[in-house]
Amino acid sequence: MNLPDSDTQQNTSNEDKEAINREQKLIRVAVLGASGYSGSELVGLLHNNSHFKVVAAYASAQATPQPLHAIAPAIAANCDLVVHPWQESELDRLQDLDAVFFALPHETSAELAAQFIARGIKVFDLSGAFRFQSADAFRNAYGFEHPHPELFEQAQYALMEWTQLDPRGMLFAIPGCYPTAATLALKPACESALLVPDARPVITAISGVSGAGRGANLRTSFCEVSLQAYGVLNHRHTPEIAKNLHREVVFTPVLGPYKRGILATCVAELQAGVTEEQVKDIYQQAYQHTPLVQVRETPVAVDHVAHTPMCLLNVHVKAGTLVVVSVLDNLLKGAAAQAMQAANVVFGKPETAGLRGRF
Ligand SMILES: NC(=O)C1=CN([C@@H]2O[C@H](COP(=O)(O)OP(=O)(O)OC[C@H]3O[C@@H](n4cnc5c(N)ncnc54)[C@H](OP(=O)(O)O)[C@@H]3O)[C@@H](O)[C@H]2O)C=CC1
Ligand SMILES: CC(=O)N[C@@H](CCC(=O)OP(=O)(O)O)C(=O)O
Repeated sequence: MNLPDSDTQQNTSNEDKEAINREQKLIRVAVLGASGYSGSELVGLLHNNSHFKVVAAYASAQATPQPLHAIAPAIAANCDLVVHPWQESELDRLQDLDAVFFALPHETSAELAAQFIARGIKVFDLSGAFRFQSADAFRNAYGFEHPHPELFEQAQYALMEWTQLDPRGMLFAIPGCYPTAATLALKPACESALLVPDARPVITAISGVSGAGRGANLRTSFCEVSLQAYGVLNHRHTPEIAKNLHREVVFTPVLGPYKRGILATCVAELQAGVTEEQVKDIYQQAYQHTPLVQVRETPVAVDHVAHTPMCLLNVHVKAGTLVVVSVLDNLLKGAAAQAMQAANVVFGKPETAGLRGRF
């Protein structure tokens, strides 16, 4: 809507004034990477969140301008917002933003964050650029030198069920999709000392192909995908999961022949004498007040969470072994919905604003 200037404001009706007030209170955001899988989901969530207003959305510099409903009709059938090619000169146009979301390649997020922060704009980054606190750990996981390691100190890791975010912060690192599934599954056991001290949890996680992003390549083309482990013993999410759980893990990702969702099977050795009842009590307590994470008594499946912001857990104990099966949508709780959850909390809005109706 167009805001009337101050001269004409005296003549506006109470209704108009209320509308102007509402508009002025909206949190003004931009999304970079809006033509990608997680970015388009995020614009869809923001568009349906009455506290936020997406003032600009961008694809890469090579893109041609297109409305979001043409890029992602299933998500944004009613969204006329035009996605423009990103140029650095846009930064000058975006002065009055409250926040920016990056759904970008790690390298691009790593480069761009400092420029927004310097302008007083909060950054919510869905990439892996700010999930580690040391340049060595980052290089080992991502294979390149971070251009702005000085920002690590201020980056807050936004695994929402386990982190108290400081809303005064400027940089929020949204966890990876596999690390979210695995950490939510194992954190209650690790935090409560249920596991043997040297337990090394084994996580095998199957992901749909959207986890690899929208760019076409041979590995993810329809006829090439069957069911295949990859990155065995060296996937970049292994150190992120280990950091979250404060212990080494064995993590094996598997690419599956479906579009979206992760099913992670997480196995760990329990301390002698720990009972099934104790374990289940601890999981119920850990997630009794978490609207987007629920512990279920019945089997959980990817179809139960696809297109929702939920993570569902199913806990089993037998003969000293813990098995937790965890499912989530890699593009939602594994990316866009978790970013929405974090932004809601940082701006003092209800945690699930914009996410309701999708679970
Ligand atoms: N897919 C997933 O399940 C998850 C992804 N992530 C992370 O989120 C980020 C985005 O992932 P995803 O949505 O899958 O990626 P996509 O490949 O689907 O989309 C990438 C987006 O970034 C844009 N882009 C690429 N290069 C540049 C550049 N140099 N400058 C500006 N824009 C650029 C693309 O524009 P264009 O369309 O013009 O190329 C596109 O909009 C990645 O860091 C990924 O690791 C995190 C958790 C889960
Ligand atoms: C199926 C598939 O290829 N998945 C991606 C994970 C995507 C993701 O979550 O990326 P970040 O968390 O690092 O941002 C991969 O294994 O590289």
